[in-house]
Amino acid sequence: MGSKGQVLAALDTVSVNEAVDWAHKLDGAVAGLKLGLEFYLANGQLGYRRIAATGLPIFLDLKLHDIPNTVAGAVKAIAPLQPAILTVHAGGGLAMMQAARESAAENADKLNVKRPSIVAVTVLTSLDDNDLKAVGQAAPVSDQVKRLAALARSAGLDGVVCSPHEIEALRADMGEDFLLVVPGVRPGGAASGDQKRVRAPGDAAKAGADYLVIGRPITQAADPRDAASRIVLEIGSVLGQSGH
Ligand SMILES: O=c1ccn([C@@H]2O[C@H](COP(=O)(O)O)[C@@H](O)[C@H]2O)c(=O)[nH]1
Repeated sequence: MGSKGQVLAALDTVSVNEAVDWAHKLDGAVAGLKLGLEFYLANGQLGYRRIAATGLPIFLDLKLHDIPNTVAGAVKAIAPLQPAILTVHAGGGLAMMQAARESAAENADKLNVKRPSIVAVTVLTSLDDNDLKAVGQAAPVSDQVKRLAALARSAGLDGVVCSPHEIEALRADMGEDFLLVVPGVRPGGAASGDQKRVRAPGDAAKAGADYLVIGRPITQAADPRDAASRIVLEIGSVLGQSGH
């Protein structure tokens, strides 16, 4: 993990065996794996450890969103797992994000392990301007993403989750060191499904994404490793490098 435009494969399944199978197939083809609510709620820390045993870095996308004390406790509970990246919802507010950051640092110190990067989900990639209006947010998505990214930075977080549409604006505002973790990525011809703010992998990488989080276009492909390798090749050719 480190250079820009790296692919994290989202292993969205309740089956440990299926996730382990994908992880082995994708080892060496992607930079890391994403485990989210679906997998974690079904399999918990034991399931997580089965996937982490593959040795690939894990993006634990639990999107924590609660009062500060509860989120701090959740971050503490997760600390022994040592994910590379952990998500909270920026909509939880400044104090909640600060509590997450402080808990991550404190508990990593206690356990003498590396703390996870904490990134805040801004506006889900499945939402557009109309969806925001429907929940009472008048601002366009682009303004709301910028506002929440600035709040996340004030809270001392390492970066945000945003859609590929907001990468250029956030890079310009936040600089090079602020992590941009980007789902809503679709290679040519792939179905958008429930994603509303999407872009091609090469374009998202060129725009300055650190990590591209890609699930179904990889896991639902007839050959997941080949699908991932094609995406990495596309990114490499756009960035002028050989891959992740
Ligand atoms: O705003 C967000 C935040 C997280 N995600 C997660 O990314 C993957 C995308 O999967 P696809 O199959 O490529 O659509 C999925 O695990 C989401 O939970 C997101 O899509 N949008």
